[in-house]
Amino acid sequence: MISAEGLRAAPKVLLHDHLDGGLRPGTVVELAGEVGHALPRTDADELGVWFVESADSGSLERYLETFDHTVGVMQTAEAIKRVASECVQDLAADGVLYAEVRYAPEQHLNRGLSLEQVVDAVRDGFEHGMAVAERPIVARQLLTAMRHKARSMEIAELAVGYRDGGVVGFDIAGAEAGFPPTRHLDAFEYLQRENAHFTIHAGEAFGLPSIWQAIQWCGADRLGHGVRIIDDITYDGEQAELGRLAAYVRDRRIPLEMCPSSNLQTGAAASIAEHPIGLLTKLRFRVTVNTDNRLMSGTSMSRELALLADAFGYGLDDFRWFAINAMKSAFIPFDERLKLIDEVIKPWYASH
Ligand SMILES: O=c1[nH]cnc2c1ncn2[C@H]1C[C@H](O)[C@@H](CO)O1
Ligand SMILES: [Zn+2]
Repeated sequence: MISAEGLRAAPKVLLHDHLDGGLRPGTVVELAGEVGHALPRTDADELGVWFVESADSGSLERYLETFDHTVGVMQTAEAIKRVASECVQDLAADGVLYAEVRYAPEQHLNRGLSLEQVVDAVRDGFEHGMAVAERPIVARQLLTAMRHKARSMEIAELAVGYRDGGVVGFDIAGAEAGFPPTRHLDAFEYLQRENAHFTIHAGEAFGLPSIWQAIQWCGADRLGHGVRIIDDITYDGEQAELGRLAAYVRDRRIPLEMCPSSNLQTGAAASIAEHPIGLLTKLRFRVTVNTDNRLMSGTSMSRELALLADAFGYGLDDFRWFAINAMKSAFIPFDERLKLIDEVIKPWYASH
């Protein structure tokens, strides 16, 4: 069994991490004090526990309510920059060499920032974080639009406008039931015409129709979660039979951004051992492992891998496969992906 230290040292690639879901509890306390935001707990350790316990609700809707206290303190350029820099430093310290971090710019306008100022603040924070991090890391932004709101086209345009300024893609997030991806079809069609990349949160709180829409109507490059693809697979312990949608996802190598701990909290899976990632990995779907919200799940990339190692007996060969899967699925240009695979990931795993 690989040690916690060994897991931290292993190069990891993270495609699905929310900026507003990964703050340090101490930073939430300090920023809340500065702006007079009322928190449920004022001690950093207690607040950290509060986030995990409150997010442990079994419902995506209630899980999402905890973000009021992170988004609430990320309303100035300085605060956003600090959070973004700390995010990159924390990921680097955990051995993440490449990260795509997402957030919804439209949620950070309460104190007068423009959408552009929000993206600039995150960019400044990422640049600072990359410069001071204890290990080399490349961090890029994904811009999220909230699926229950109506700003997706504007956010898609923002993502295209910043494609040479640190933004590598687009996403939609928020409550899934009642807000299908096709509600934002114009934004996705626009992105396709612009040769831009996007992922869609789908198949987390809602099942196959959401995944089918995300891929076949909207043209998603990747699936955020996608766990419910398991509903299109029958498995008797030996033989697996894939329905047409599951077969399509596997044949086309559509990356699944799986977030095991987050899924336990929202009720999308009952335990890590029963999480569909086990079967999907065995069936060689393009599985990637992600954190989703490090604060709400009290987790990190190394911890997610440790949980999988415990449940499924995974070791370095599997972690290498996850890292390469994720790096191949990243939204940066092919030559940059290849460089990180050939110069960082493969050499490290070959020598360990
Ligand atoms: O797992 C998730 N599913 C759907 N929406 C989510 C998830 N995690 C975070 N969000 C929402 C809450 C955040 O405020 C927003 C942008 O990061 O995305
Ligand atoms: Zn998410």
